[in-house]
Amino acid sequence: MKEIIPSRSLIELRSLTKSFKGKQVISQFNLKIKNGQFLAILGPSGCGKSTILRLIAGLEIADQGRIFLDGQDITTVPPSKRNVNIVFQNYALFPHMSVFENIAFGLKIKKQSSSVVSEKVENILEIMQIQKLKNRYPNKLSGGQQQRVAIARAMINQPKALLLDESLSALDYSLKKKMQKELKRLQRQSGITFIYVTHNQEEAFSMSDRILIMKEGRLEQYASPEEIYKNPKNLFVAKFVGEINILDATVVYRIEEKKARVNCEGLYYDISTKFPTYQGQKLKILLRPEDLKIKKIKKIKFENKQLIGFIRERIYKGMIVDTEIEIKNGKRIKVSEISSQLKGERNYLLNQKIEIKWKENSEIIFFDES
Ligand SMILES: Nc1ncnc2c1ncn2[C@@H]1O[C@H](COP(=O)(O)OP(=O)(O)OP(=O)(O)O)[C@@H](O)[C@H]1O
Repeated sequence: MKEIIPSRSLIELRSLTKSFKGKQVISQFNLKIKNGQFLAILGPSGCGKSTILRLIAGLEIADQGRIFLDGQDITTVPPSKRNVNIVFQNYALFPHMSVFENIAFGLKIKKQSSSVVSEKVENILEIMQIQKLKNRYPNKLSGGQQQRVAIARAMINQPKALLLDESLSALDYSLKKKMQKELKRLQRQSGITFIYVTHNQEEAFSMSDRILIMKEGRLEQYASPEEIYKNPKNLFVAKFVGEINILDATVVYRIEEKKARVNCEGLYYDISTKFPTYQGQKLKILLRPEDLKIKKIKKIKFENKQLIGFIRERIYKGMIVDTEIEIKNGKRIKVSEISSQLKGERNYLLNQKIEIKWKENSEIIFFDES
């Protein structure tokens, strides 16, 4: 197994469309996936994530559009000839076969000699750290062990891409965390492109080089985890990844084309935008809880970015302190602060009047589309 440097497109989806019973679930879907990447497909339930995976695997056939693997048009190629493998949520191991036989299955189908089968299976057993389980049957394996066997079985033929459909969702929290790390390691070691479907954003962020956000059969954003978090393309993406406070603002007047004074929840201040603004324009100003701080009120200054509110909840979570503040219009704002950085500022009282401040340029600003 060697390290592959991501470069060319391994998989390309061109204008894919798919309907079930007259309902379009994938619409004009375009995507290029580079070789050797770990890609997560993230989106709410029913948005079409598994359908995309099944289309790539050949388990569903697109109504329109084309699929390319390594430059070859595989749109109508049967699943067994595609050189991609899929691992399902329920692992689907053969119950009457031992771990060794389950993993060896793909090689035996290809009529490989028993010495080659044995060598390759032993190798992958070692990589997956399941050598001791090789003679066990699936009903004598834990969820995590079954998962490893399923992945080993899917990787044995060195597919060009490994497709994982919510493969960790059946595991408990600590095992899931462990397997997330292992999957990442495995992907790096093997150089195989992994496409991982999940509706768990933490999982997507912890493992992937790239994240694809889907909504109702369409691609909303496709970028690095950092880019998606810091520069979400729209309100849907911003709300879907991590917690966020959404403030309403109106442009009071335009200072420059992309600079304006706004009234944001009763607070007047100046913002820079990526788009031209006009007087009276409605905006949404988004702030991540970790970019906010609460302070005792000293002086109310017009030019300061300060919102005034009352502490309604304060929860110590060890490393983080979460505070919920009710502002003038009843809206609740969430602030997450690192406890070790709070020093003398820990002793706020419930219902205490405080101010909320935030870092320069930490706002994400959108048009108000509502
Ligand atoms: N074989 C099928 N026949 C009919 N409808 C289907 C079929 N497969 C998927 N669908 C429908 O297509 C839509 C997309 O399903 P899909 O499984 O791709 O979504 P998903 O994003 O993976 O959802 P989840 O996160 O809940 O697994 C859903 O409305 C689903 O009910």
